[in-house]
Amino acid sequence: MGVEIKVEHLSKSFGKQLIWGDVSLTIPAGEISVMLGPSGTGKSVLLKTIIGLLKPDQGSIIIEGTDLATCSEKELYEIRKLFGVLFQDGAMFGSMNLYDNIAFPLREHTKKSESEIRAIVMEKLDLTGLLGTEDKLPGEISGGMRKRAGLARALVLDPEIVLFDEPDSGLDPVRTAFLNQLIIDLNAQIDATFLIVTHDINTARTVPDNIGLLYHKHLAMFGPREMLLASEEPVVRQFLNAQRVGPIGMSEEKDADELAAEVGQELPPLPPIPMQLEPSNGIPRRSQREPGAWCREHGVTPPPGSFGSEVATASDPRTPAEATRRTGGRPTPAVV
Ligand SMILES: Nc1ncnc2c1ncn2[C@@H]1O[C@H](COP(=O)(O)OP(=O)(O)OP(=O)(O)O)[C@@H](O)[C@H]1O
Repeated sequence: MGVEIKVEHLSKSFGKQLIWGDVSLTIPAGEISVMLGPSGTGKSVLLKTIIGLLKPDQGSIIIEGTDLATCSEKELYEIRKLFGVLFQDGAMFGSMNLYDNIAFPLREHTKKSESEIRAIVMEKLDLTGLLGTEDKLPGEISGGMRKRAGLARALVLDPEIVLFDEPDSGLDPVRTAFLNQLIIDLNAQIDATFLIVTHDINTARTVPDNIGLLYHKHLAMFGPREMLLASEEPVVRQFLNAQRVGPIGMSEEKDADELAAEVGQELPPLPPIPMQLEPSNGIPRRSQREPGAWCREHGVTPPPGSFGSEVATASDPRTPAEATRRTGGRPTPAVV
């Protein structure tokens, strides 16, 4: 089912350096959320705080009624069992083959027999498309396969929450596309809450149900994907569309002179909102919403061409069967 993560008024400093302050957001159960932000805005610090590896200075993180900011070590240990984490480099033990790497959490944290462990490891290898590679060492496989192996290991304890720290770092666009599809398929299958930190704008635009943006020591916005992709808020608009015009400069914030030079400069139009990736078996995820639903419900006109390329219209030459297949078996949405 996945569980909700409720973050309220969270602040974190290292010494005198405030990383972010007064961060509040609710990461919905079972949904996919992405956290974005310029380098150094504290995305990894937020992930580590959410899993209880770092203590916040103020605020609370409530998971299943427990506040990770104030709970005992014993409670924290129990809550951590809900998490699976995919670290940036896969964090594999270099001297162990993939099988032993993936079996590691089961051997450490459970009393399962080797035959039970084998069944689970093989199932996760299958889920992540790695069957047949179990004897390989991490150094013998590609970066993309190492990420998938890290993911298989993150899944062996059947987590309710999966955290992904830059899953696409170091991957080429094709491997990133495959990994993104795997993330969608896994979410459909295991229904856990996914939180992904990424720099990849294409991933942020097409994968999640929700997007958050950390900027200048605070959470600039968090909400449904369509809300942020249709937003005219300068920081959100600039970051999600990878534009140079806007408040974000080379070293985070632009100074007054740089901003003054942009006055009167016309902003490029917002690009169309793309379709969200769908499970490859065509069966919608539980948290998946119809394209354009948020915009319609909130009276927001999305940028021209949004959702258009995948949507059948009266003049669309595709057959109804093909249109239905492309929209995952749901009724074909209207163009908004
Ligand atoms: N344990 C620590 N002690 C002191 N400072 C830290 C610690 N961990 C992180 N920081 C500082 O916190 C800030 C945010 O770091 P963080 O790695 O979370 O940023 P990020 O947004 O994930 O960056 P990137 O996108 O480049 O990975 C940085 O200035 C970093 O130096």
